[in-house]
Amino acid sequence: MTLVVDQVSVAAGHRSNHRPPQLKGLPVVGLLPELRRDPLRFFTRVARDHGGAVELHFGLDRVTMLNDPVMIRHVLQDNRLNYEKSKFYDMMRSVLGEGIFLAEGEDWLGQRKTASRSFQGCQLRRMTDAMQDAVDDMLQRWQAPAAQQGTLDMVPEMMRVTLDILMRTLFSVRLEGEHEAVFPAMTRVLRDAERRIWSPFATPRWLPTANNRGVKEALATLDSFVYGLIDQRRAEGSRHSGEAGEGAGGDLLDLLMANQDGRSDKRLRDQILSMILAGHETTANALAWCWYMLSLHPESLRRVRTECRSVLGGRRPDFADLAKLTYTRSVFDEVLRLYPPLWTFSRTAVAKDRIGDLEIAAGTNVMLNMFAVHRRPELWDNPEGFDPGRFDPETGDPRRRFAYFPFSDGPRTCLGERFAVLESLIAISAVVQRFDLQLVPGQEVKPEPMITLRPSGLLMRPVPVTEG
Ligand code: HEM
Repeated sequence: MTLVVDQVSVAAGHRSNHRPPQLKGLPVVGLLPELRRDPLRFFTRVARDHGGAVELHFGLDRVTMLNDPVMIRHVLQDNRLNYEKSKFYDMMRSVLGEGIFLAEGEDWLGQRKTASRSFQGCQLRRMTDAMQDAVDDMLQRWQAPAAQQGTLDMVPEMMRVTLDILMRTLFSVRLEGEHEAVFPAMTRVLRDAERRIWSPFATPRWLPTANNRGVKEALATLDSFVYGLIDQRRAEGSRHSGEAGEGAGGDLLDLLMANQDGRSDKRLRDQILSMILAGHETTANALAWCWYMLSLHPESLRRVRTECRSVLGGRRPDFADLAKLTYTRSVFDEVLRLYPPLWTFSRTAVAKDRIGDLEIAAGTNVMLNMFAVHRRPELWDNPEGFDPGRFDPETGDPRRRFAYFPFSDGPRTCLGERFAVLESLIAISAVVQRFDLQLVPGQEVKPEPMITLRPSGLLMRPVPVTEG
């Protein structure tokens, strides 16, 4: 793999200041019609044709898309205090409120410090068993469809297992049937937020339209789920050792409750819901894409299966085993390159700034679009091809930071990255040793760009595999 970071960034050495080139589109609506037709293709093309930085006009909004790793590093790391979450995140405020995802400044730092304690290596090590239990329950559920040559709808399947893992490890509860309400409710609010981000003419939330009523009901479902968790924990008392392992002490819910400092339950609800949303939908999409890609690339599937068998031989993995699954990990990394579950995000410049010779005015919305950057031909050989080898720790190119950032980067990088990788490796290694997931023919599987990037539909047939 060749990463041509330096050449792309040559412009940063010039002294003269300039604004990025502008793409204006049609009068009034700007590029909105093109964007709405196919957002992924649109942004990929813009990044390919216009390179490092380009200003895009969408109706009344202007967004500066940064596609150069040096510029991305500037925003996420070098001068990150100048870049706050943009106004587009406000569409998510009714769900995420004041939780970690939207918080800024001291409030964010405090929440980050508290929650980080649940994601330290020793905590993750303790969670391995609970993660494996949730995956085993899923494999058990798959026995019946496998015996009857039935099919699985992989997106809800993955949502269910990742939510189950999250609830067992961070909140010490087992889901009974609640995911069936939580999953459609999440989908509903995400779809609504996504529509509002790209549509300046969306109906106001207070109008009693069918959509607004549906979103309100979905929020009520999520609220009742989360307040139910809080009530249950209060009834049981804190210092829950939970399924995260004997002697694990408090789980994330205990930590959040202990740090409430007399603040409202609404704030606690925001923190919990932010973690649930950030933590299950993303990994579920990553895993769904993984099954899709492995079904299209049987040689990769064979190598993954061989590696998992040779490292684990059918037994439960322990924490140390997972580091040995290097090819499996490369497959996962490559899936995240092609289908980053959070495929784009944005920041707003607080004060004016300079990135090399590029002027950024105060108030500029900058967009970092992983989907497009991960496919720039200047940065990646064969950008559209599936090639896990580029992430091989021995032979792959290590100069990929900020050209590859599915978990973001810098101080505000994904808090759950190691958790996500751990649960994914556990799920992949367990599934490939037991089942072949075969794509049901005749489907057109397309990425559906909401806030997250889901496959539009993914039906697969679980076929048991025999040893050897
Ligand atoms: C493959 C799975 C995942 C991907 C691709 C992913 C990606 C990301 C990205 C790109 C961000 C930055 C968003 C922004 O700044 O606007 C983020 C933030 C975050 N993620 Fe993840 N994530 C994944 C899984 C998880 C999991 C499993 C958890 C928790 C269990 C989690 C918790 C968080 C939290 C709490 C934040 C906010 C961090 C902060 O603002 O300080 N994520 N994630």
